[in-house]
Amino acid sequence: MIEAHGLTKRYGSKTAVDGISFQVRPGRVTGFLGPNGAGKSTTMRMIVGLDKPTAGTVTVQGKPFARSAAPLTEVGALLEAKAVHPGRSARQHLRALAATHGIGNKRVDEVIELAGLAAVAKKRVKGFSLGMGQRLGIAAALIGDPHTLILDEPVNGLDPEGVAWVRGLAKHLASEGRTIFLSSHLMSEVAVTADDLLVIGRGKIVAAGPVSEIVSRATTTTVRVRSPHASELAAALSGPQATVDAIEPGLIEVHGPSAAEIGELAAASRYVLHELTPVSGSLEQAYMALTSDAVEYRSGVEGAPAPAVAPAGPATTETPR
Ligand SMILES: Nc1ncnc2c1ncn2[C@@H]1O[C@H](COP(=O)(O)OP(=O)(O)OP(=O)(O)O)[C@@H](O)[C@H]1O
Repeated sequence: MIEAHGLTKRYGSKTAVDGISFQVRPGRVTGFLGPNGAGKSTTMRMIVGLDKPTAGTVTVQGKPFARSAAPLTEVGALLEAKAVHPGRSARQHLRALAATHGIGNKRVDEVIELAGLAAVAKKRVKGFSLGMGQRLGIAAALIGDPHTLILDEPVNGLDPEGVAWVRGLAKHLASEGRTIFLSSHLMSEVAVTADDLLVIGRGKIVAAGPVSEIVSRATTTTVRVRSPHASELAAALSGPQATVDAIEPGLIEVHGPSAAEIGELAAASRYVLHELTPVSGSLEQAYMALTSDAVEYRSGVEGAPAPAVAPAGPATTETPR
């Protein structure tokens, strides 16, 4: 369990993390999302004691992590700017790290295998691709078999096999009861990996809770209706509670009423339905809606379409228990 209370970090006049309180639960994968500069890395650095909070506290298993006697066996972290001696091989690097914690070479070989580094374990790290460097960083995070894993953009630079590996690894470690906290900008990947989300914007939490709850709260469900009576149905449905888009002859998309309500109305009017499909909002749509006010570095593509999403529901500042 990771717990933060009023966690704050200021760099001069810049408030990177602004009094946030949250819990990251064991046995689950928690995705940490937010626009560039939102404060994700700073928060992660404070969790592992690499940055000192200006105010507030953050604990891992009930105590500030910096005070831990055996850090690598308690928390494994993949953070940017990993200090790896470029002249060393991957195996030498991991052995040196393991030695600082009395961890044997057997575990080093295990994590090399686990991270898919066996073929390059003897190569100097300076020749590593971005993806191999990520795998080495993840291997280092795993070396102490920690109960808490903090991964800052772990799939950055990984090939599809590597992305799938991180996904499987995160889910497996969480199923063993460990706490897995990972940041990513890849919404599609977070959607299939994370159980819970913590969404941050301009240093403040804009949403926290199970992925499905956040997505359904921040997006609307559309219902696709295919019927020979589509235009009659559209006329019957249209009103203050519903908007209807005609997609093609015989196909409409209805926003507002549920699939059940549309089905009831069609039955009452004896309209035949060929399709009645609720289409849920995506995590990407929810993320865009939640963070639209919090994007500091926005690309200026003229005419880029705005995301078709509903306004965000009320933000929560605590993960609901
Ligand atoms: N050492 C530092 N000195 C001054 N400002 C800093 C420092 N570290 C971070 N910041 C600022 O704090 C804010 C939060 O940065 P942080 O790296 O935590 O964001 P992030 O959410 O991890 O972003 P990204 O998705 O781009 O990695 C940014 O405005 C950043 O410029």
